[in-house]
Amino acid sequence: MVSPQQIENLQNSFERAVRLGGSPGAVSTSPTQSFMNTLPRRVSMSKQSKALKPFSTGDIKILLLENVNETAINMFKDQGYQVQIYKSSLPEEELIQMIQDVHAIGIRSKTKLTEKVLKHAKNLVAIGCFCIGTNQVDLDYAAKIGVAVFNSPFSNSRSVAELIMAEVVSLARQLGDRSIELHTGTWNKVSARCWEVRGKTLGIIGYGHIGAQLSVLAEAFGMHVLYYDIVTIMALGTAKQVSTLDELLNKADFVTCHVPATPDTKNLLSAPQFAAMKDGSYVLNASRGTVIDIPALVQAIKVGKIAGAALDVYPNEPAKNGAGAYNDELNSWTSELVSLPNVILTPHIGGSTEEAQSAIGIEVGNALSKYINEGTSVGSVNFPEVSLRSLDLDQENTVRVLYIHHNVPGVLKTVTNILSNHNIEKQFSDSTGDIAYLMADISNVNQSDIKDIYDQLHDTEYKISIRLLY
Ligand SMILES: NC(=O)C1=CN([C@@H]2O[C@H](COP(=O)(O)OP(=O)(O)OC[C@H]3O[C@@H](n4cnc5c(N)ncnc54)[C@H](O)[C@@H]3O)[C@@H](O)[C@H]2O)C=CC1
Ligand SMILES: O=C(O)CCC(=O)C(=O)O
Repeated sequence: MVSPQQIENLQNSFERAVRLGGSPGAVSTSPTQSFMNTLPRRVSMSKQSKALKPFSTGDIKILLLENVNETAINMFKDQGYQVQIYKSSLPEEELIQMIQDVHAIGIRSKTKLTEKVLKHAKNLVAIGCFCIGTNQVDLDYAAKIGVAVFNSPFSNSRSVAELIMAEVVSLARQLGDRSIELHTGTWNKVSARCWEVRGKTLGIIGYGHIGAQLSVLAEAFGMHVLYYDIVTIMALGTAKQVSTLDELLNKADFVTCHVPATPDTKNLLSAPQFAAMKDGSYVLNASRGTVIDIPALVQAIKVGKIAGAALDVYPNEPAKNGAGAYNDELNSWTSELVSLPNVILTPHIGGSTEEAQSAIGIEVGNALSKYINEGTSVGSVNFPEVSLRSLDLDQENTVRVLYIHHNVPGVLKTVTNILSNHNIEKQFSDSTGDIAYLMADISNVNQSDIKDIYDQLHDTEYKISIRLLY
């Protein structure tokens, strides 16, 4: 049970911390409402945790594009951040303008955060990809400028797997074509080349979160499952891993792609792979548009080698919803593709369910908040993962130093020297490639010392960026 006195102490501490304005150059802050919501849990612990509160959360600006879910929007607003929301992605020039002064940006799969765009981000500390894929962000460049990138590694996996399962059945029954025909008044009751999926073989390329989930669903339909992956992965159910892509292509009735966009997966399925597939088999892709050579697929369907396809992703995708957006200007082969029979085309909706979007909003929203408020980079896809336990409530005059630097010898010695007038309560440092991240809690810091510490760290040779939380 929380006593009124405990709550009052905590609130006093919170307000005192907020009054400590003027953090030098730092863009750091801490949760307000969300933190207060966790009060009962926190104060019932034997040691009470102290939230880090530099100054007004109103200083933090977050730009959210591509209709990021309201679970994230509400989380950010509850913390007092300034949130700017757009339903679509932005053209590059507009993005460059908008990104200049924000501290965090939230995107989905369409917004390209290239080096050119990121160069204009002067205050950016974090990027949230409210999706699984992160190929739309120049991850290396982001790390180089000290910007941590977060995603949601599996919140929409089930939604993609369910869509693929629906499409497997739909392709086998030519459901798309029958539906279009009836919408235009044509009654076409046929069974020729329509099949049950029971007893057929599903070939999954990429047995990660989505591929493995799909495997379970397919077996529940009575399908046999084969999968090909570049790493050895434990099979679920009675699925079997094959050692070559060709083996999978030779044996599967349905081939579905669930790999990330990498140089190795570009045109993973092209003319030779379609030729290696069984006559009358089907192709599905809900991974990335680069993974399938679509003109080669069109040819394979035209000559009757492939009996149908379901595509959710394309090399170029429209920036926003609207009639006429999917056309030959976007991808030169569009008209040819849309005229083919038994081809199901969806507008990159694999992960677009209420459940997935809401869960992604919470997951990525939390990751961004924790990084902004506490410096915790756990879950980042381009950054060393660093975290320290929370400060205790009774730790007055303690500052958390977040120091991102090039991974070269001697840096820690320099930093430790700078911090050595204070007690280093705890610290943690880790590196990934050239990027290293040091987090340290130092005590006995007077307000007047803070600017000095900041300036000294700022002048160090290998620093990339610094934030001080207090
Ligand atoms: N259509 C949509 O709305 C969605 C699309 N996606 C896409 O699906 C992709 C896969 O998602 P997850 O299953 O969560 O990823 P994951 O990372 O859990 O699994 C990917 C698997 O692919 C394997 N792999 C990588 N390169 C390969 C190669 N050359 N050949 C064979 N296997 C290879 C990996 O070893 C891994 O097991 C994502 O990267 C994303 O691009 C994800 C969610 C929604
Ligand atoms: O929902 C989205 O915008 C993107 C889904 C996706 O492709 C992903 O999660 O990687």
